[in-house]
Amino acid sequence: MVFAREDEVDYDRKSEVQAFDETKSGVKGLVDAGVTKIPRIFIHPQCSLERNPNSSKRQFSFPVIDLQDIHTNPGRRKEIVDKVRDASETLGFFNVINHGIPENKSLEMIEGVRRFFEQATAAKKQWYTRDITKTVVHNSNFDLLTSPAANWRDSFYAIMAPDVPSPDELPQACRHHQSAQDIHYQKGILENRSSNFGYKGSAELTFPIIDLDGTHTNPTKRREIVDKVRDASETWGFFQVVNHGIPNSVLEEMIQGTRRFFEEDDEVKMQLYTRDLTKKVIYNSNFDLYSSPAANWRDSMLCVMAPNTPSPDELPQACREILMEYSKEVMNLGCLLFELLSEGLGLHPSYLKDIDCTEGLSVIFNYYPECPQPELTIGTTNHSDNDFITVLLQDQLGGLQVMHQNQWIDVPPTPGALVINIGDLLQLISNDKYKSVEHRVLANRVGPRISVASFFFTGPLPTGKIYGPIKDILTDKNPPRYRETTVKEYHDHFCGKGLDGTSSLSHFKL
Ligand SMILES: O=C(O)CCC(=O)C(=O)O
Ligand SMILES: [Fe+2]
Repeated sequence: MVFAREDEVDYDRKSEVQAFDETKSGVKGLVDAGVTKIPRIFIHPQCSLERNPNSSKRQFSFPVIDLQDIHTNPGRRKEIVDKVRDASETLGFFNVINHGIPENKSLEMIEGVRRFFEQATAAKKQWYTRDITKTVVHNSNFDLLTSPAANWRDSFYAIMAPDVPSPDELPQACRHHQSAQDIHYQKGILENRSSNFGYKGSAELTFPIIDLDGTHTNPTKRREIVDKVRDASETWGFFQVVNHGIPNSVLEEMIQGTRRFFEEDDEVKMQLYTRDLTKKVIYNSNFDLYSSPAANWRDSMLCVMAPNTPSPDELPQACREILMEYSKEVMNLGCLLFELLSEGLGLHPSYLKDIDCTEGLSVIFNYYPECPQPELTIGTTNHSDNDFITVLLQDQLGGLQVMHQNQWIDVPPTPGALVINIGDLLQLISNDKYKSVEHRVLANRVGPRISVASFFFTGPLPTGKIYGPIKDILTDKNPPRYRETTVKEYHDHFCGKGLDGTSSLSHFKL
């Protein structure tokens, strides 16, 4: 359809409004169709667009009210009431912090809205209506037919009270917050459908989170942190770290860069689609497609970042700059983690680095699209990683689970945190002191889930270095449990077998 542009004088506003409404694809539809000039129905009288009609030089600071302790401290409550009253009387607006809504829920709400608007128009259209008696109303400009000029926005609203709608009355894209409870619920379904998934019921266990603040500056703190890292590596094989030194903006941009890559046109991605493991950039779906018993509901891209860091133009354009920056940061963090892990084994801090645990770094980007039948498949089959350690960045959707005390435990998405896990090769060289633990990712009706897993190991590269249980920690009571191997031999065995739910370590057991 053709819309009148701003410079066209005579036009039939009513029929244009109607034509726009009939597309049911909103302002987003116009942008998707590539408009470069806005249709006339969106042009407002200049006087209503003045940026600051009574411009004054006064610096205004917008009120921010801290609700901390409002329920527990009567003195604080009185102060807060005063601030709320003042702001309400003067500006009529204020921000609140410490309001009790967890940050991950707010972020996921924003993501859910994005998912709703960015789904295919055909899927959104079912909600497009001007019938305001409906529980969910999606349209562009609720007042399109009556206002003098349209607004550059699309909306949907859902009436959530007094009658709370059932989840299936709400758009799938943002119906659930993927809280631990939702995932447990989903696990219950998996359990009912297939015993292969082996879920044993919900657990009260909380996933370890370690604050790295002070590692470099405070020796007492460092000792405490080493203890925590050792305990978590011995019992869970997994932990999250915060205050790890990588700025939030870098983490967020890495997730966005991953999304940009996977959401690019097929022709662009296709150029990188390969099963040739000697390449530095490998994009495909299911690295083990030909060897595993069932495929996973995910696509991945691998970039080998060390040794021999690629030049930026060897990397996909959608995420090249952020990947260079992110992998440098991850390498620094990895060096710190290997120090802490060395100390946890009673070894010199540089021990694991000196035997080249930080020589190789492969970054794997995972994209788990929404799945129409998540009860029949899985995002990533249960497996343990075939490296020394993995540093995992996950978005806010959730779905990663770790096997702990015979139960699947959710790894809660924590804004700003990174998930660290011990890989098979570190279990092998630590002679089973540190555990490489099984984990998996559930498929989900909501998507995409995005994760970036950085593997410390040299993968298929023939380095010739031999790894066996570290001699310095062996004793008569702690004899070697594994034969020596190379990273390449281990990697080839792992990939040859594919993700089939069994461990590769047993193959190397003495
Ligand atoms: O996507 C995730 O959270 C985990 C992926 C994973 O386990 C892996 O790539 O080895
Ligand atoms: Fe993994």
